[in-house]
Amino acid sequence: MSDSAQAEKIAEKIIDGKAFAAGLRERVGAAVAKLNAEHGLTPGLAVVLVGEDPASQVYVRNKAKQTKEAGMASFEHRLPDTTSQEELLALVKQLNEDPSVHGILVQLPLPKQIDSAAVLDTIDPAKDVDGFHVINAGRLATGQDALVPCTPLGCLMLLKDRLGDLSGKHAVVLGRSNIVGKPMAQLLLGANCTVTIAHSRTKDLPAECRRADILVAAVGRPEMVRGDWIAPGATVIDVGINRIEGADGKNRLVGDVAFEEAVKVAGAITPVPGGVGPMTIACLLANTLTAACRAKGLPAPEL
Ligand SMILES: Nc1nc2c(c(=O)[nH]1)N[C@@H](CN(C=O)c1ccc(C(=O)N[C@@H](CCC(=O)O)C(=O)O)cc1)CN2
Repeated sequence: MSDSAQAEKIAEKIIDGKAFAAGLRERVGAAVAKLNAEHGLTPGLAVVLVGEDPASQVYVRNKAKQTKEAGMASFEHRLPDTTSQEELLALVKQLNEDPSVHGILVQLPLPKQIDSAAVLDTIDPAKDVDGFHVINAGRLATGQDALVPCTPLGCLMLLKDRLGDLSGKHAVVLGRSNIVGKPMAQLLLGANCTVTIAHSRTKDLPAECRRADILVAAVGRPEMVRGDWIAPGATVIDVGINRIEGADGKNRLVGDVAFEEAVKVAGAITPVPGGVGPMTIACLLANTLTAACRAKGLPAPEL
């Protein structure tokens, strides 16, 4: 096969999350404009950042920018890394009561003096656009209307866009975090997949992964999933965002999957960057729109 034919074959396999996210943000923006024109409602998102973690600062800045671009109101709250749990809880309670705020997001990770679970569970579940509140986790697990965590929701959208109906597919989710692994497994189950959750104590991880039609890697270990862990033709969703030092001494971003090996075997694969990452903020905007509609007793638009 010629080099250009080979390159074309690889390009066809890549799931372009950046492009899909841009389209989703446009659809959210159009729905926001309609909501405003027909009901005089402007969805509002409050984002709380505690401390100065450089990556978190970038994510929060991008969230505010994209929120405004979609025609929503953005409220940013930046607190020092010495903030106490009580101070943070007081702010969350104030935002819970604020009628112009339809969505509240506390950027993670939080400084070590703060109990993250207690903070997340203080957010009004109706404004919990991260979908991390125990009530939303329970609703998702029991198949009720929930606000769904943004990263897994974005993964599901990419999978449905590429594969269509997911019924009967064997999905392996690598990682069991409350933020990605567990909700991802629930969403895939809701889409009628047969789901395995694999983790650090799973026996023979490579063999478990090779059984997957759909493999979602969310372990936070750079390039852990090798090419020979993947069944030929499988769809691979890489949730990892890891900064490592390259051979040239410069930092580069890699996923949890060894992309160059995996792309040769997989039927379709998300790259890092430009795969799952951009979907996280696009889905946050979609969740904020949903929360605002529900607050007014309106149906959330299909996006
Ligand atoms: N409260 C929350 N905290 C965190 C979440 C979350 O969903 N809710 N997720 C991550 C960070 N995150 C959003 O907050 C996020 C991560 C990555 C991206 C993204 O677009 N990544 C790009 C690469 C960006 C880069 O160069 O660093 C990509 O993958 O293409 C967006 C949002 C942890 N905290």
